[in-house]
Amino acid sequence: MAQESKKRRLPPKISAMKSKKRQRVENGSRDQPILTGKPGKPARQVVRLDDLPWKEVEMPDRLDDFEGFFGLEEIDDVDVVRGPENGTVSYVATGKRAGELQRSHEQIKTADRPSADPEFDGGISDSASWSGFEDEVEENDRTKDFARVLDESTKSVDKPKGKNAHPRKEEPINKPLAQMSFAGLSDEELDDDVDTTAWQALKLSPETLSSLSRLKFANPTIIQQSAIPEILAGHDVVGKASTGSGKTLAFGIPILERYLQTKSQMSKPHKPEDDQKSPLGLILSPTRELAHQLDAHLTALCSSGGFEGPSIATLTGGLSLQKQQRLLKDADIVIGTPGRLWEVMSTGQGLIERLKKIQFLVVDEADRLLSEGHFKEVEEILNALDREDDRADAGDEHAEKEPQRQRQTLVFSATFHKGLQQKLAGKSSYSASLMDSKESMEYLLKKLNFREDKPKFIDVNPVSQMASGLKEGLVECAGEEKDLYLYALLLTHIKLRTLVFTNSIAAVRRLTPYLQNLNVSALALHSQMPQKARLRAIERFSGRNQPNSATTNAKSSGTAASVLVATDVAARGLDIPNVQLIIHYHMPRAADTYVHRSGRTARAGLNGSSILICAPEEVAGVRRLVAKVHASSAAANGAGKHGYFIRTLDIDRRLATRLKPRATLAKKLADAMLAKERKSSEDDFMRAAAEELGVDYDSEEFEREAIGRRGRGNGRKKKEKEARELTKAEVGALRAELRALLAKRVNVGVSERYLTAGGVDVDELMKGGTGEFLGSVQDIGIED
Ligand SMILES: Nc1ncnc2c1ncn2[C@@H]1O[C@H](COP(=O)(O)OP(=O)(O)OP(=O)(O)O)[C@@H](O)[C@H]1O
Repeated sequence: MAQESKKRRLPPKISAMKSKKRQRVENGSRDQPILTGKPGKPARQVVRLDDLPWKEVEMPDRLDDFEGFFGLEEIDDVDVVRGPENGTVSYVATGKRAGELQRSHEQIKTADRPSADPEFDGGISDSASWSGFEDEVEENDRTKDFARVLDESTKSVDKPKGKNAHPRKEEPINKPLAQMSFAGLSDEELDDDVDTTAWQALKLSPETLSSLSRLKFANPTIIQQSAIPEILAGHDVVGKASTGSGKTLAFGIPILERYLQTKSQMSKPHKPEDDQKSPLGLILSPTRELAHQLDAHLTALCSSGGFEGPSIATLTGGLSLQKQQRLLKDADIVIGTPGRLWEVMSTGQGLIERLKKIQFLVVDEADRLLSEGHFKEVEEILNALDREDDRADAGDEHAEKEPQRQRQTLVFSATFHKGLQQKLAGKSSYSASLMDSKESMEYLLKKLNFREDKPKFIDVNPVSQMASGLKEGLVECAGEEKDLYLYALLLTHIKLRTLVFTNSIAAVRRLTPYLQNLNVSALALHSQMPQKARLRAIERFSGRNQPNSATTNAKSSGTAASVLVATDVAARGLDIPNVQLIIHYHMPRAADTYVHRSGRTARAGLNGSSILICAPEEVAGVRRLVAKVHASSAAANGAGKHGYFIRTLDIDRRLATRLKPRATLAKKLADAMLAKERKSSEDDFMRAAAEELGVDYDSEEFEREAIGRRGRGNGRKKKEKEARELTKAEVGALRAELRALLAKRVNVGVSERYLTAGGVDVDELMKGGTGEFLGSVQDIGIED
């Protein structure tokens, strides 16, 4: 075998993964015997694999996913020798290699080891072979990794509100973030003011300082520290900072400052009848929820300092247009989603003219706002704001020329892709061809019409978009078992406030009743819900305005829902207090979606976890996506060309197997309910259509025909029909069966550490005492 190259698998960051066992093996074989070769044959020496100068083997750039496989290394002049009795192996250097090793060995010996080497007995005493051993390292590491993720995410559980914050030591600036956030506003904690000396350098007014003090924001965050002075100095600003880092106040405080300044300069107080007043600022938001949250955050800032703050009007779809128009009359700050804002602007009432005089245009979550869906309306709005007076355009000499535009443009997000970033920073020019294509983002950026040629570009964390308190991992399971693993994950994290992201409204509609059937207090959020229900869902999930009964089905829990199942409508900007876990039930479609979804936890200096549930065929793509998100920070941390590697977390498969019967029943019941609902709305629609046509509608006949027609989706239709046709008695029986299962203790058979980390009281569980045992939150979702 001599002269042949040996190859070994290189697990990621192998040095960091060494278990005690491996170190023992290595230490035990530190001083390896030297075999004198037979006369005329080269010397041979038993060696430790890690002592050898392995050479890395070139790998193709793209390799399909092999868990933990990052590369190959090879070595020459080493023999593998199998022991004669127990089959253990040892590695023996031969030829040139043995000579080299002998020389270095002798050097070491003379330097620090006076004792003689033991005689070689033909085998290594420890039976751990390389390959078997490596598996063990991998397993141990995975389990540890999962436990660590769980530990981190549960650290803040069960602590009194406001004190569950664990800012990391290395970031003192985040300490106050953790102590107080807008989350605390609903509390009665506003009575103790805090020292705001740390804000002094920003030269804010006493009113703003008093407000910050009452909000207990003792220190500005880094983005606030950097952006506020630039905005106060009148610059256009493009601000990038990770999720949950306080970007709202980075633009909110300067707007408040300008408002206070203008107010104090006004010789006469504003008269209510002066309804032609122009708003000071316009803030564009991509989602309705974020718009309402911006309103809440700014209102809190402007109303906590004991002064009369600006009035804020929020224009979003789904709520009364008339009411919003009324509020507009007196508004100092207008917040809006593009659709509703444009609807109001374009219906006259002089809003366009008033908005032309704004001093601040804020584009929050700019990349989203300027790219997806909203394109047309945002363009209309920007066009309208910059349009010269029509009569002036028509050459009317008497028409009043527009005063020179004074507004500052402020653009914020946690994610800007590189090209956009450079363009926003004024470092690269807008290409003419792209400018011609009206669909391009560049076109819209130009439309933002910055006041300055080069807006101030502030990137407070150029190497990472992710919050630093975030831990990430993935759980791999068969595609059809995602529901089961979702339940298992939620159950083992029962005390964590968890946001589950899906890619479709249909999945939200299906998963919510499924989880409720399993006694998990789950709420839904998607864009087809009525707006009031959307806002209510967020409030209830946030623990605000807790109703007497928690969810429609959760009759007796009386606690806030711990799980929100949502589409990406919840991915951007939402600042829900103490969300500790994000679960990606469906893979995010783009890297920035992953950043924003995951950014709903680990906000304001806290810790949190983000877990992707992946089918095996999704793993490779997900790894690439996550590695892309971490690319620059991985490079900065010297992770080398392999970059960031998201670890697979091992969830105990025995637990999943034991939960399967109840999960299957819960799914069946949820499917039956949805199928019946769908049927009744389809029936209503068909009946109305048949009535209009003056024909009879027989749903049974219609269905037989549909199933009779061959084609895709027939299996699904058949299943749906079966689900729909479950009788009331059958549903009742299934419910009873499920209830019986939920009342039973699950024979966990998993490690105590695992469950403890997941927040389940294992002692109670084992004793069968008074505490809750797995899955037995009374009555939720189960009806007789
Ligand atoms: N100076 C401060 N001190 C303490 N807490 C703060 C401070 N500024 C903001 N916060 C808190 O930090 C939390 C996150 O702020 P914000 O919602 O503005 O983050 P963001 O950067 O806009 O996040 P995203 O990118 O997800 O939209 C809020 O709950 C807010 O209460």
